[in-house]
Amino acid sequence: MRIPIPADFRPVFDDAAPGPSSVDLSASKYRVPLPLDSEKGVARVTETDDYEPIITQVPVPEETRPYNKLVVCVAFGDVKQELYAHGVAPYDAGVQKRYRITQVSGLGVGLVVTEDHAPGSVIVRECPLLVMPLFVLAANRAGIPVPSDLLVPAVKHLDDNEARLFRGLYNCHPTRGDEVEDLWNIMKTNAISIGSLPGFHGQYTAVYSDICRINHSCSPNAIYGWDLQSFTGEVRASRLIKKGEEVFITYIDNRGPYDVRQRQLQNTYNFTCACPACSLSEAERKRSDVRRSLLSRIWRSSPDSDVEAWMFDHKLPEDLIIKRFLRYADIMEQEMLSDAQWITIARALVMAYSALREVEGAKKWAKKAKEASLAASGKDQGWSEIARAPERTDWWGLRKLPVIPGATWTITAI
Ligand SMILES: C[S@@+](CC[C@H](N)C(=O)[O-])C[C@H]1O[C@@H](n2cnc3c(N)ncnc32)[C@H](O)[C@@H]1O
Repeated sequence: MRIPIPADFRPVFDDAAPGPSSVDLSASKYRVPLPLDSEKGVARVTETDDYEPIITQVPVPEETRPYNKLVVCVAFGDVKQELYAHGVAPYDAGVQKRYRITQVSGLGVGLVVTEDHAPGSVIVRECPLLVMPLFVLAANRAGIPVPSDLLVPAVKHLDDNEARLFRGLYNCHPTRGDEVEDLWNIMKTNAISIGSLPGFHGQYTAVYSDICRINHSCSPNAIYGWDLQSFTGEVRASRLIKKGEEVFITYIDNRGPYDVRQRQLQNTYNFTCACPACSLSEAERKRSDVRRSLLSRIWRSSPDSDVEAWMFDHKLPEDLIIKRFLRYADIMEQEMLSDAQWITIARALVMAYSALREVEGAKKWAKKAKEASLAASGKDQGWSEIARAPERTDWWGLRKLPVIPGATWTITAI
């Protein structure tokens, strides 16, 4: 459901006269080189171009309290217009906080749930304080000069409470008494990806007051996600989190080996991770590295095509796919990984069991895919239907068909 923009909302477009709630930087066009490309994994923009950063605001309808605040963006290209045209508006959550932000031993401040959270349930849903293109942040990280007054007016644009929350966030870098540097360091310590925004092809990041208090684990119990339409970030439990337990998300690609994970966390966030996966004995850690590297293989390959090839190739063993993906499922359990990767594994198993007309196996793994989808996005992506009646999918019995040379087939949602 789209939440209407309040009648008194006036979007600040480029051609609008700057009012008290806008900062017009158009007089000083910044030539911001885009030196970072996707190969380095920091930004999706590859060309060098002129961009005009604009400090702007996203509309927030009155009725969406407690989100009745304006989000300040550093917007490029047509982001402002596109967001307005999309009608993005913070979710009318009526969210009851079932967590508290508190000191946790050894990790500074953290987020702890005050009630049990079942897998898939929302722990935090929150509008960002500030949104900024990733490449600007990445450029600053790489020591490439960024217009120094880019972040300062954006922070000045926050209301007093938001500015206090922003300035109070953790800073993992040394402070040298330089206010501008401190603001950038807070940004760098806390910014989380929100993918791309319409109107600009690069990636964006956001800083939140509560979500940014969540600490990292290489075996997290929650998943962070972003919803453009409601312009909110959300964190959902990916497994049961009991009252009093701390919530953890992952800051990095946690399929990497111990050394790589530690290096990334140290370089970007300045800490040594001592999560359960990083606290194993050396021998166990080596096994864990190998297990995680096996999992990485799935994402480098295309599991769907592997399963399809197996369905039609009767020379391959009957249990090939099931054995392989049950092994991956086993590794996920051993590594205490409860993230979205489960969807890929469960999906391959549903396909394989269905192709073999094994209804119980197909149902079991469709249920798992549903749980993983709910945990990742809050949507079941059709898996409930499949769990009820796997025989209605196009995968059903495919392995039992005679081979038709050159035949192609498609999977249709039911
Ligand atoms: C985004 S903040 C998270 C909230 C932070 N603990 C606070 O006090 O506000 C990131 C910082 O938290 C700390 N942190 C997060 N996860 C950690 C972990 N697993 N072990 C140690 N420190 C961690 C590090 O200092 C890191 O730079």
